[in-house]
Amino acid sequence: MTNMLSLRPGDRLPDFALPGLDGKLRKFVWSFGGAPVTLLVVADLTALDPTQFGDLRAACERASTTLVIVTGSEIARAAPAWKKLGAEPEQPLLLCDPKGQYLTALLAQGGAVSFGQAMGLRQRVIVLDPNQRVAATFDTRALAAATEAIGPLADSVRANGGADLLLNTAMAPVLVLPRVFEPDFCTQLMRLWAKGDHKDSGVSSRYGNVDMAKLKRTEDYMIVEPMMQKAVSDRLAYRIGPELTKVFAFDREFTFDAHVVLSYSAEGGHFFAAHRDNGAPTTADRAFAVSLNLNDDFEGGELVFPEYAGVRVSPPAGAAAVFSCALLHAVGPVTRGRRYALTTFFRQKR
Ligand SMILES: O=C(O)CCC(=O)C(=O)O
Ligand SMILES: [Fe+2]
Repeated sequence: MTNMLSLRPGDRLPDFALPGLDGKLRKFVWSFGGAPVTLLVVADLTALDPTQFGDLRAACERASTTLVIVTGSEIARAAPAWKKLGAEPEQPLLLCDPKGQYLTALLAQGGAVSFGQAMGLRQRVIVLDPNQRVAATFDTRALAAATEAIGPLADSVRANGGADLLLNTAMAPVLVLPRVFEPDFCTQLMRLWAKGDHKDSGVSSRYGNVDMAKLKRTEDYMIVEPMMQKAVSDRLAYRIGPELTKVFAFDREFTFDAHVVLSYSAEGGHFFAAHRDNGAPTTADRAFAVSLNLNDDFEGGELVFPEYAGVRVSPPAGAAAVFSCALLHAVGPVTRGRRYALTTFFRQKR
């Protein structure tokens, strides 16, 4: 973990290991057991207000989130302070980082390069979803603000939306990752599409220069604005990149294809028939496809995976569907309204 840690909502917090009060190392990832995690980072444990700490503990319990504390205090100094706060040795979990190995980065302010703790915050609360991704950070009145917000916040990122779904068919190996793009960013991209020159693309070098007329009819806008290209790439790299390592054991260096906003309308009869994304010599280095719905006020337009029992996937706005470029897939017809999707590919660097 570096000082340049990115803690924007959706970013994945890298794992770290620190000793607890018993001096034994614990990995942060061990705190994740299916529930959101509230991480309280505090430079000096003796400076923590016992009432506020008690309130935060109670709120975390009510919200069924796991509370973890990281402090810059040494174990010998932390132990009596911990007792005073009314906590038990292991409940909640306290991790000590007197050398500031991770603390400095966890308390650093908004992307600024920090030269030690003096420039960072003294206290911060970071709420993470069950997949170790940032849901929100609280920097001012950190404990009180987190105590107030934790209930609804935890519910908004809980990973139990599929609990009623019992799969009894083959399942396409597609990773659906929520909250990759913020609602405002989705809107910006749709505006860009509306402003830009989006043509019915028949032939496209993106698809290996084959005649696409029978295969695809969509209205595409290729993002050429450097700021927007970077804004898209950063989000994909920070939010999807770590998942590729975790889920698919893909830890190669990568680059991206052009980022393209595809649009399919019901009245335009737009479609994308079954294809693979890495079939041409020019596309053979594509590893993973990203299809990210920018809106959800349409019907139809699901991703279909014919090799895997025809499973249909329709992620909510802002969520990405990520899958191997070798999988056969199609986009079913949009039957009402207009669908906008950001599509791109992770390419393996040679
Ligand atoms: O519209 C989509 O979500 C998928 C598009 C697609 O398959 C592609 O761009 O290769
Ligand atoms: Fe595709």
